[in-house]
Amino acid sequence: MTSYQEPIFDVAQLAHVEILSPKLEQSVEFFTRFLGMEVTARSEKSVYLRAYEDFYQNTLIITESHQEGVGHVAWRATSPQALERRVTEIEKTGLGKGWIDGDIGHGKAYQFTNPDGHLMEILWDVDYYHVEEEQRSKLLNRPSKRPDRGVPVRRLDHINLMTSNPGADTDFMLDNLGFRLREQIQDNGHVLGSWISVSNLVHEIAYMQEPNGVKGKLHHLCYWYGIPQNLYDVADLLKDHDIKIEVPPNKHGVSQAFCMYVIEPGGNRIELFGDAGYIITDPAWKPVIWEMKDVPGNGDTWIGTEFPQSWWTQGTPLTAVESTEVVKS
Ligand SMILES: O=C/C=C/C=C(\O)C(=O)O
Ligand SMILES: [Fe+2]
Repeated sequence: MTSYQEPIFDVAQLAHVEILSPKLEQSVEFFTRFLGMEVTARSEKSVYLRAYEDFYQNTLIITESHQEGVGHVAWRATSPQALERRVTEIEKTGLGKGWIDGDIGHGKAYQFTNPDGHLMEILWDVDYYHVEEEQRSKLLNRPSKRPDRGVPVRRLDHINLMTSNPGADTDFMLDNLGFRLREQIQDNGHVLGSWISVSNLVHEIAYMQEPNGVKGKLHHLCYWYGIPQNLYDVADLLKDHDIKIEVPPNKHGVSQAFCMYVIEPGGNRIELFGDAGYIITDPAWKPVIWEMKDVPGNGDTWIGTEFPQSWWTQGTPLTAVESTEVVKS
């Protein structure tokens, strides 16, 4: 069986995500006041944050920008050697941009783009969060006390990018970074959505079709609670404080996650997970393929309200939506 294509275990996890906001301080307040996240650093145009069970110095960077959207997505390799192996493969694609010295919270990183142009980086050296004594938790596997504000999210979960060509981006991540395809939505052979992971989760990243072929957009960023009730608590809180709830608490078909979607003050869609869905341990997992005609009412929402058209057509930065039949038959 020497011909068996072995998995590549060189990428460990989603390390952090940078989002862009034209309302920096209002976006920061959303994540700190309502989602209980902590600001761990500030630079001239960016604010660095973590959730209380994120072990790294930060998992979210919010950067002031004239328009909303995604800044960059950062992956942590499984070792310094794995980092070098992945950089070698990425450089062969011609999409490599080169090394940077690092940023607040991490050391040198190799920057690249996926085919649609989303900026990414891969790294090994990270700074762990340093907890001050008064914030140390008696729960030894928890890096800091549960915050006493809002309904605090526990950790970063995944990112979903909107792209002109989900199939090309999916193949890039599978071929060069060792992601495995877990679920996919197709429309007569055209890839409309992919959920891919390097772990037992269904996805650390997902790609979805941008209906008008606009490149480089964000669909959503997701933080995890792991407790379904928390979604009803945070939905109640956000509704009372006039944060737009696009999709109320709901069980996804794809991934089987218990989710909800809100729009943070900067305009970006944020997903909150009450449960991350099913876990994959089969090394030879066969991707679940959905035909788009079977998705509405089953793949998007298994239990809960129908997904609004905006969920299928709008990413950030917001651009005009002329046609939508591409996405939803
Ligand atoms: O049909 C679409 C299902 C989407 C699922 C997710 O975005 C998710 O699992 O986070
Ligand atoms: Fe998601």
